[in-house]
Amino acid sequence: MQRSLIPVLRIAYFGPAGTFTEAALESMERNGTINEPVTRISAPSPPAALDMVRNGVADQACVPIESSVEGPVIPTLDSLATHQRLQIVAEIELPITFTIAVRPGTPVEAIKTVAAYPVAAAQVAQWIAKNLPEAHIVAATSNAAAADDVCENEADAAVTTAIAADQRGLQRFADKVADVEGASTSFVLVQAPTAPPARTGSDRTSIVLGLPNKPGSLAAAMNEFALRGIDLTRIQSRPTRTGMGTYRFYIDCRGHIDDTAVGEALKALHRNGADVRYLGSWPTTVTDASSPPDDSAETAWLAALRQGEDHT
Ligand SMILES: O=C(O)C(=O)C[C@]1(C(=O)O)C=C[C@@H](O)C=C1
Repeated sequence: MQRSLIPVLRIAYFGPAGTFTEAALESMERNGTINEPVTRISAPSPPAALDMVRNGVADQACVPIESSVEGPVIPTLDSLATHQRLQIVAEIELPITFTIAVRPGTPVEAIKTVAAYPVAAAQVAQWIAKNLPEAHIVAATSNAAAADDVCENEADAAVTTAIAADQRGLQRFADKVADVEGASTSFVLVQAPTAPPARTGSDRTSIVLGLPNKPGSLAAAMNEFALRGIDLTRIQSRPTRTGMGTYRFYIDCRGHIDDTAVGEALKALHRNGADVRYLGSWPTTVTDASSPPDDSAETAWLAALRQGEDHT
């Protein structure tokens, strides 16, 4: 009997099982962003998940990119800016609240150490200071790894996810813990360079810029977006690590590489000698800012002039 071979997408994610990143991946599978059968591969860090794509171990990777409380996820951005180029093809934003989990039966006075991923610890520091003032934080390698640390007796409590606590049979000491109400984190799906998903009219484009070290080069680069009415959604600088005072710039904007304004801005940056690493254009669910201006009327006007037609 011949077995049918169903293609399976291998997607690496920042794990182990039960992280918010896995929940983000699951949401993308459920909402149709990903519409093929998926094999999930756990990776120990966001850069490790991205390297799995570079090494051909995975077809795509799902990694956190920005927290509304803690800002950019630096390991993700640094990996995307260096090594072999990868491209972002989708994004999802999840509300973030944490669960404090313990081994069943642990009384509050026995909680002396709390395992937490540093990004998570920063989001619950006030809660811990108020509710577990005697406890020391011990670093975990992810939110789910913090739960593993409690299972392995390496800490008395974990700052983790509700799913990771349940999966491991831990007791939920407190749920919905967050110092900042309404916190969220956005996660991206990344793969080898590809034609970006089609323009939807509500898109985001991301680049990494290396600029010549001369006065005004950053201002000139920013101006390429400003004069075309393009709304920037991220400007982040990071050292290139090649010498003191040398930086690269992460720029995200509203719009798609197929929007005339965005395409023209990228061309101008390239023409002016910037090192432009394109990180992709993808549909965004965030609707709090404007799309680049629609220039179809001007395009028709110019075409009319070129044809020798009358114009107004
Ligand atoms: O996915 C997870 O659970 C993570 O540990 C990652 C991560 C992040 O790096 O931002 C995701 C969401 C929370 O903001 C805290 C941690």
